[in-house]
Amino acid sequence: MYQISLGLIGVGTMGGALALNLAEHGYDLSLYNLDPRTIDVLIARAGDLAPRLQKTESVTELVASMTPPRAIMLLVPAGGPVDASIDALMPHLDPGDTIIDGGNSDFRDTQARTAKLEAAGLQYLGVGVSGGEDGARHGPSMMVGGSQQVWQNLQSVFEAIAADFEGTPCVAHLGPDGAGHFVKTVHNGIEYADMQIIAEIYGLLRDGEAQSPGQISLLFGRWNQGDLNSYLVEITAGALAAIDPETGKPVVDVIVDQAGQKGTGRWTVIEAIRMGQSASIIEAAVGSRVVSSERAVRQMAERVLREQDMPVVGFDEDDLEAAFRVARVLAYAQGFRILKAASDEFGWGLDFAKIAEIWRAGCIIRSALLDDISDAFRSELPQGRLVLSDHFAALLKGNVAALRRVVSTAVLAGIPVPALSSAVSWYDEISKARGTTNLIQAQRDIFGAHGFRRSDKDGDFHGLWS
Ligand SMILES: NC(=O)C1=CN([C@@H]2O[C@H](COP(=O)(O)OP(=O)(O)OC[C@H]3O[C@@H](n4cnc5c(N)ncnc54)[C@H](OP(=O)(O)O)[C@@H]3O)[C@@H](O)[C@H]2O)C=CC1
Ligand SMILES: O=C(CO)[C@H](O)[C@H](O)COP(=O)(O)O
Repeated sequence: MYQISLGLIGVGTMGGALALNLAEHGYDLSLYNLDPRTIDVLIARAGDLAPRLQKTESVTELVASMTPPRAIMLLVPAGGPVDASIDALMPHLDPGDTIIDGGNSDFRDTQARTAKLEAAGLQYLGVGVSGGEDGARHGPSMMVGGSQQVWQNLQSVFEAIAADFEGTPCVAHLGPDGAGHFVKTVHNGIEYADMQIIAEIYGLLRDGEAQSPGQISLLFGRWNQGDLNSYLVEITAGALAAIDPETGKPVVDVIVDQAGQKGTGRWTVIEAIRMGQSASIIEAAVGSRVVSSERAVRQMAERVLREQDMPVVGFDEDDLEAAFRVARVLAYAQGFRILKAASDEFGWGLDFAKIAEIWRAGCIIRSALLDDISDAFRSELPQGRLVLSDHFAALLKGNVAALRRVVSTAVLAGIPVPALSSAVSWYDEISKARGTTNLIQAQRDIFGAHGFRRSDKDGDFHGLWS
């Protein structure tokens, strides 16, 4: 039997929770953190699990406290801290030892690091971990990239600590080197889009109908009982219901409207565009966070640019629910197209049904929708497109009119709906047999002699432009 000794560097939000999860499943592990006091705090609150956690004061001591073969997991910020941790570890490791990066790393970094470690006789896994602190503690969804052999060595550990969906662990080996981190990146892109769609619906009710957070919370709570059931809808209902103890106001009313972002949403869009894929709904979500950060500009522009008498509007709740349903499906569809493009480009052979299945528990985008997505991928997809499956085609066709009503009312009232409007535009574009790029081809031929194809005969042609 393959006996592996476990270690962990970075005992922060995710690392601390994963350490307790591993300990709870019977694993002893050595811990190292830049600030050693963090480990003391973790061990102090670990209760019965404390004897399984060994504090070390340096990377050298961490490695010495373990017996080969070792597997050391990094839960440190993406970028420089991952490289610094690898560089500190490498001189002390033995051939066959494994470093696992469980952070949100750029998949290209993971590819380069895998090559570097393998050249040194070491092994590397890039693992996307989703579920936040609670998921890490009680069962995250994990997307593993790396060699089949390394995965097999560690599979039982991952399966022990993963979320469980009806008896199946929410972890899978998805492909080599950067495949796991790429899938996690797109997972986060979908997360951005879903969060943005939810925030826009909140905005429509707040600014269009002057509804209170408490009222809007009840609506999301009701939706969470139906087909829109998801972790993000659930926490939205909770967030909107929460009261700030200092002021007695709803917490959301005291939170500044500027969203942070660490990079995964932006990377999703960059990679999508690089591969010639549309990520317009995800891009709208990333762009919205960027605009949100320019608070002073928005405050001035409201005075300078806004028309004075915008109409008061109302939204039908069923329309909002249907609009959400359509936009969410389209955002997932864009995400899975990006995964398909990357799988083709890098030869990963991604299993899309499996990806949907390991997202059904533990992760931030877990939702009832993922069952339908998995079913669609397990059957024959017309043109390989999720939106053309019988189930999703019927869903989209049956609900899109509501999305049109919501978006057009919002536009007339001046309430921003970048993700919802991107969704309806993308829907219209992908479902229109005759587009307008014939004119773009004419323009390109006029200014650059780029040529065009004709609809009535084969070949490349130029126009006789005067
Ligand atoms: N929070 C979340 O919901 C999720 C986060 N992630 C990803 O997991 C990773 C960790 O995130 P999270 O736990 O939230 O972050 P935290 O900020 O809570 O913890 C970061 C940890 O990394 C350590 N650290 C920081 N810089 C360095 C460095 N240069 N070298 C070594 N260690 C360093 C910190 O040490 P010290 O305590 O001394 O500062 C701390 O232990 C990130 O890549 C993040 O994107 C993934 C999924 C969900
Ligand atoms: O990976 C995650 C959830 O799945 C992390 O929470 C991540 O930090 C979210 O991204 P951002 O900070 O950019 O909103």
